[in-house]
Amino acid sequence: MTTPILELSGLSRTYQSGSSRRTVLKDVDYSFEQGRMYSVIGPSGSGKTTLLSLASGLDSPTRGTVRFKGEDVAGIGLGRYRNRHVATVFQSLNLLTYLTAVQNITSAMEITGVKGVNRKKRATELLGLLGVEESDRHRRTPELSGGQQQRVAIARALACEVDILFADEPTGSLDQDTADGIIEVFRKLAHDEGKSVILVTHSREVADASDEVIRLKRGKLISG
Ligand SMILES: Nc1ncnc2c1ncn2[C@@H]1O[C@H](COP(=O)(O)OP(=O)(O)OP(=O)(O)O)[C@@H](O)[C@H]1O
Repeated sequence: MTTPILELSGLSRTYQSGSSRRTVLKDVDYSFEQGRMYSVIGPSGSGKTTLLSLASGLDSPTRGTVRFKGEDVAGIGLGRYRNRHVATVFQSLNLLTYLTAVQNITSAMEITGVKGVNRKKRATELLGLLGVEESDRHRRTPELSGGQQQRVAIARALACEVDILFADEPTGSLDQDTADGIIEVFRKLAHDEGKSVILVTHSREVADASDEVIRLKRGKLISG
């Protein structure tokens, strides 16, 4: 059997606020394979974003482990894991406001260590693929609409040539045509390029387009 690209074992996260403790993710076990697209679904507050934050190395579990290609990400180092192996599109898009759309992408490629490509050309191609107009590509990101910023964040994630792409509600602020196009890009990324694509979504369409659906309820995995 091949080693999963990502393996969650007994993953739990408890938040402490004053004297009260709340466990919002409870003992989650799951293995993600290469070349597949996954949707994490469940009611609001069920722990989807928490799961994504732990799996992408933005946060550390209270208990349990996240293994990337068999290695505990705590051992790899969360910063190194995030920079080298995964790309994330979260609701706070974390675009650099003093850079243009193209520069946001080229600087991320530089940090991730993407080599052997013309970064500016690649950034421009991806923005085109995601429907960001030529005239908008050289504007600083605060001057772009929410939907345009989301596309820039997705283009940046695609440019980084990592093994796993995580996205939290990636089609949330997009019109239907753009959303459909982005789902197709994600599916190709998984099926044609062998990446693992892991999405949190409330969208039925996104879930239906996925290879696997992971369902959470009150912090527990109830199917998957
Ligand atoms: N930093 C934090 N401190 C305390 N509680 C938190 C923190 N982050 C999340 N929570 C709580 O953890 C629970 C799960 O939150 P999470 O954001 O993972 O849910 P979700 O399923 O992604 O919800 P939604 O669909 O509304 O985005 C919620 O009750 C939330 O209030």
